[in-house]
Amino acid sequence: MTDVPADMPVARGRGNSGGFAGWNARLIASRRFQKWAAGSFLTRRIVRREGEALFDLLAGFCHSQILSALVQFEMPGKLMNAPMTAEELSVQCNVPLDRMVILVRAATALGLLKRKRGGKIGLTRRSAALVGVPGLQAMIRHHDILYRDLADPAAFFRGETETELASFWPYVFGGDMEPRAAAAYSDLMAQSLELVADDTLRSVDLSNVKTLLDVGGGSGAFLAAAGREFPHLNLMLFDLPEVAPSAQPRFERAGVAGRSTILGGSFLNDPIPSGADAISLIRVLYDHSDSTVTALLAKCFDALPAGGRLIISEPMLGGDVPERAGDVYFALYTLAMKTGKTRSLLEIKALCEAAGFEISASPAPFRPFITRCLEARKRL
Ligand SMILES: CC(C)=CCC/C(C)=C/CC/C(C)=C/C=C/C(C)=C/C=C/C=C(C)/C=C/C=C(C)/C=C/C=C(C)/C=C/CC(C)(C)O
Ligand SMILES: C[S@@+](CC[C@H](N)C(=O)[O-])C[C@H]1O[C@@H](n2cnc3c(N)ncnc32)[C@H](O)[C@@H]1O
Repeated sequence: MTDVPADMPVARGRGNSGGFAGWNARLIASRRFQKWAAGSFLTRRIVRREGEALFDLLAGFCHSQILSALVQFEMPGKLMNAPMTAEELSVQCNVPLDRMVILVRAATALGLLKRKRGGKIGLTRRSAALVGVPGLQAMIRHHDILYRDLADPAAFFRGETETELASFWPYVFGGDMEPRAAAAYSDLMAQSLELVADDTLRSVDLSNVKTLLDVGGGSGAFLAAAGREFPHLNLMLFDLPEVAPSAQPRFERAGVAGRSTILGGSFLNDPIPSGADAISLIRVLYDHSDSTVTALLAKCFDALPAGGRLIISEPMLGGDVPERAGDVYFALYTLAMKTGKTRSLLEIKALCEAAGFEISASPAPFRPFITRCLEARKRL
């Protein structure tokens, strides 16, 4: 299975509108043509737009660091109740005033802060939203690791970088983990799951499911959300023995403990428990190699009754049309993790079909940067 389909239409990727190679690429690269096009009434808007787009790409790492600085200084929280002057921010964040002014101006240019009347600085819609997205500030903070991993992109793509991200999520390997560490990782994972659960439950109707088994269900955040939305649903969670018990307090808080079962085990070595008519795999496949995923899907197939449903939800590649969230962020993230890879819908469909499933639905995602869903069925 290849990551880039042989028939991938190169010209359809974003920012690649014409498919340029040969004489037309050489023309656009020629300095004389560039000067002429910048001066011509007909073409100067295109020249400016392409230049701006290139500049945004080369400056993207500065944009991310401005966002990270706001999060590290906890500025969104500080500005939530009332705007502040640059002087007040300088004192509260312990940043010299002249440097705070530069940060505020940069964040304003990026649409993250806004100068109010009277010169005070306030949040924008975007930075106010940031505060309410569960786990997003923690995610942004942990990006310092990925940022270091990507510092030498040539070495990174050649596979020569000893990436730090490879040891950030130790449970991904199913390896040794002390319970406190497991709880901390599960917490970041559970917070970031909230929007994934929202979008999954928006795409997938569980009203006909009696018992849902969430394989790799972490600390139970998806099942708790599904159980709240579908009061008839019995819940089963299967995860590593170090991780699975962390679901109990969540199920109790959510009032679903009475209809839930928590099972510890490894899908590498143990069978998937039977008894459910639907199995969900939420952000599980992209942690693992094709061979592990093949074996896991075969075990899910065995565990389901005829007609049983398989629900897969995770960020995916754009497939024929590479897209920014899947093909840039999640593909690099999983590459740095080294255990698995982000896959396209077609690749996941093929793996499901190879395990014996038939694909029943692939709903259009609400927010592809959060997740994309695929439903399959074990034939009756
Ligand atoms: C009230 C007035 C004046 C106006 C109203 C106008 C109006 C309706 C405005 C709407 C404003 C609004 C409510 C905005 C909401 C915005 C939201 C909810 C934004 C959400 C953004 C979410 C983001 C950016 C999520 C990012 C997720 C990331 C980066 C997840 C990373 C996950 C990873 C790395 C997982 C790793 C798992 C592993 C290890 C690979 O297995
Ligand atoms: C990326 S997390 C996803 C957790 C949860 N589904 C979510 O989306 O937040 C992957 C989950 O798979 C679990 N996992 C990894 N290897 C496993 C294995 N061999 N057997 C069972 N669970 C495993 C991890 O412990 C973790 O909870």
